[in-house]
Amino acid sequence: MINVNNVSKSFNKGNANEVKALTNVDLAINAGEYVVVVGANGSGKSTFLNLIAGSTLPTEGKIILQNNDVTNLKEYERSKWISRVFQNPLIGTAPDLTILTNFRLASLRTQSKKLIIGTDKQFAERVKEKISILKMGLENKLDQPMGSLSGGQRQALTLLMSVMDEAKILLLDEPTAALDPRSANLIMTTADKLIKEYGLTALLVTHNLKDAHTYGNRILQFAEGRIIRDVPTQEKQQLELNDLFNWFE
Ligand SMILES: Nc1ncnc2c1ncn2[C@@H]1O[C@H](COP(=O)(O)OP(=O)(O)OP(=O)(O)O)[C@@H](O)[C@H]1O
Repeated sequence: MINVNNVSKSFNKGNANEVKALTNVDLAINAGEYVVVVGANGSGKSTFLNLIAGSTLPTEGKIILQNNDVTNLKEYERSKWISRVFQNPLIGTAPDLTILTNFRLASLRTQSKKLIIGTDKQFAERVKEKISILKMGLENKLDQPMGSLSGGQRQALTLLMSVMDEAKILLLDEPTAALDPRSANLIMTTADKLIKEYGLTALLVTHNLKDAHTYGNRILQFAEGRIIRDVPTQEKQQLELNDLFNWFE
């Protein structure tokens, strides 16, 4: 599903301030895997996600998505494979537009034919039905501006919009970092549910080791631009939360 073939990434290559953000990262992620990525600040986690998304290009190596070599494709050219949720709930939605209009825009952006086809009324009904999964009562507020919602509510809707399109890969880059514990928990459980329901392949970057322990079926630890641990499903299930804390000592 995702192949990262011997990828390295340097910033400011050849200059005195060159940074080797990733060195020889080689990894295969199977369809349906939910991979959690942990590591200290600056260890290369976001760069790794950016390389998969195409927001930054590798200095060396190849990125293959569903057997397509996308190494030199730009971010928007990869959007049919990839959806992304960022740390900041304000990214990804337009605050002055209503919830419904935001969903309409998202469906146009991703060209999900399933959503575009049908009248406005049918579209609204579909969005309502989807939003009710969140159990936040937002299905009755479709005409409310996105900006009037809390960060947690906005992030939940962003997550939902991003999984409703055709993309099969979901990248979650610290999606709960800006949220209070209750909203964070809601986002994590919602993401988990949606990943299973839509059969997505997902990558979650997090500093929350409790979440890293609870969610996903594989865990990677990055250090200084390299993968230093790759723990598969069965081993991950046997990990204690304390084991994860010990990785950082
Ligand atoms: N655009 C850039 N220009 C120069 N250096 C960069 C750039 N982006 C990242 N880096 C450097 O690459 C290294 C890896 O950064 P990255 O953001 O991938 O780490 P991270 O593990 O996501 O960190 P954090 O947990 O703090 O978000 C760091 O040394 C960082 O300073």
